[in-house]
Amino acid sequence: MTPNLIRQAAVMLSNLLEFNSPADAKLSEFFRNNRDLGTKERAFVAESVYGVLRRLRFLSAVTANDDNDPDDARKLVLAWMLRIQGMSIQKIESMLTEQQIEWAHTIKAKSTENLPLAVQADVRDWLWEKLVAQYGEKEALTIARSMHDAATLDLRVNTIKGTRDDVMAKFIAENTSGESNVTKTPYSPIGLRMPLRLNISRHVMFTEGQIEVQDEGSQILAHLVAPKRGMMVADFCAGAGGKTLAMGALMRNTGRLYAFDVSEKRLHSLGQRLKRSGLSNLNAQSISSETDPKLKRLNGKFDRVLVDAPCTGLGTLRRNPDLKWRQTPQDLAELTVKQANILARASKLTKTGGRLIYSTCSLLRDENEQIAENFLATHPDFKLLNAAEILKQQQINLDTGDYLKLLPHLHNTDGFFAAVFEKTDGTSKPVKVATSVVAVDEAILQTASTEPKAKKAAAKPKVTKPKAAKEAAVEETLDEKTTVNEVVVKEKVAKPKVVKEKTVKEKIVKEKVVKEKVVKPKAVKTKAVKE
Ligand SMILES: C[S@@+](CC[C@H](N)C(=O)[O-])C[C@H]1O[C@@H](n2cnc3c(N)ncnc32)[C@H](O)[C@@H]1O
Repeated sequence: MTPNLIRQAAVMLSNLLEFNSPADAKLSEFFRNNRDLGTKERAFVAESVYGVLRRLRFLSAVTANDDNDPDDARKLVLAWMLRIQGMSIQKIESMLTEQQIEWAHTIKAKSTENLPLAVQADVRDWLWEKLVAQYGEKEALTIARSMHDAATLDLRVNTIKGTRDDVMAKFIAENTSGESNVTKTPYSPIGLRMPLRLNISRHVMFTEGQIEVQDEGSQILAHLVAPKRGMMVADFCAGAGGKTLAMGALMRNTGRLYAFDVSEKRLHSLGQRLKRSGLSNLNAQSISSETDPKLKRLNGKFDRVLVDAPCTGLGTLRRNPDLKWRQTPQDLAELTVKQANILARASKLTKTGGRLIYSTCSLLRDENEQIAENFLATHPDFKLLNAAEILKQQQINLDTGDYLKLLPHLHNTDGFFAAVFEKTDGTSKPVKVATSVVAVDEAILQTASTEPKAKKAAAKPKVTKPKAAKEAAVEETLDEKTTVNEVVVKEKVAKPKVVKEKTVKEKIVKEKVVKEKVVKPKAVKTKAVKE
């Protein structure tokens, strides 16, 4: 530990606290511009800034000292070391002035028991209120706290190229210290859980396509889709293809797998991963929006259609803690309109007897159950299937009811939601639900307009990015389920190609209505972070 290292972390953190693009992208750029940093130094910078982002509201409260300067990035890093990492003052004393040592003692001793629950949960007030309304105070706190830890590093074994047992045996054989360095994921039959610090992207099994980095939750989702040999399968929001490739492997490289997305950049990344995967049944197509005319000829052709919809990503806060400070009720309202529109359009691709799977990595009912219920209410030719039963048929014992609902504190995965619908011949009766599509939007807009005014603390960061760019940036973050460690590693391996992203003009039928109703919150001016 050196003063310079803490300074580097503080510089990086003050940049991240602007919240104008995804943290992982900024961190990658920082490492590209600071190539002299060694592996351990990179790890410290990455861990400390992500650590602060996970506990930003709590640490802001702890460091709000006499001169009321909660945005001081260096103080936040030091407070993270002292309060979250439990480091002794003795260990850093040599780097501090007498006055700073006194400050460190105050930080160590500060009582935090009586902090408001939203601060202890480390989320914004609007999100806390939503979580409490949905899960109750106790579970909401447990869920939010489970997001304070780093995510696991999970691998998916590419069963086209090897078995889980073989890959596991190779990892164990490599382990020189003799202790077990790899375990099987409890639910996914093709997953392995690795030690966090492992450098996977340079591993020969990775470069040869035997393994992919993928959260166990995503692997379970691919099994929930249950694509079979010879089927016609569409991945409507394929992104960089995490689930596409998993489904391709489950199809044993037979049948036809279509990957659609509005982002050419993400489909390009899918192409890179495809080369390693050994799959040859994939057809990736960029679409202008969910209403792209080229989709028309594919109506009614698919056995399986997966809609892994763009969402707030609030289930991935262990990996993307910046999202909890960047997402707003307005974003949520706009996303739910988008999700409903994409799901409705994608459903047309499903053939009678085929299945439509809607999924998000969000924890919020607005993006999950509400979308599913509204879809059923407006699409009488679809019925809901029981997710637990489908998983059982795939030898996965995981019963979360009709819907698949994964939560970090229960399943040690990212938070995921999925609903499986079967297309019937259209004679089934519509399912009665309490709310209509309009009611959902109204409810969210209500939240948007009643969001409490911003306070000065860093937990109310300013958002300076224009909407379109911000949205693309959020989706970018969600696409890559990158761990902090991977960011560190990736930067040492290769300079990624910069691909210019096409501007996507999306026609969202109800967007105009939503915009008119949303009361825009006042812009939050965050105090410049002192270095
Ligand atoms: C949650 S991400 C998908 C992640 C991906 N399935 C995976 O497993 O890696 C959502 C994706 O939806 C895409 N998207 C956004 N709007 C879309 C639309 N109208 N039609 C199709 N895809 C869309 C985004 O570009 C983004 O890649």
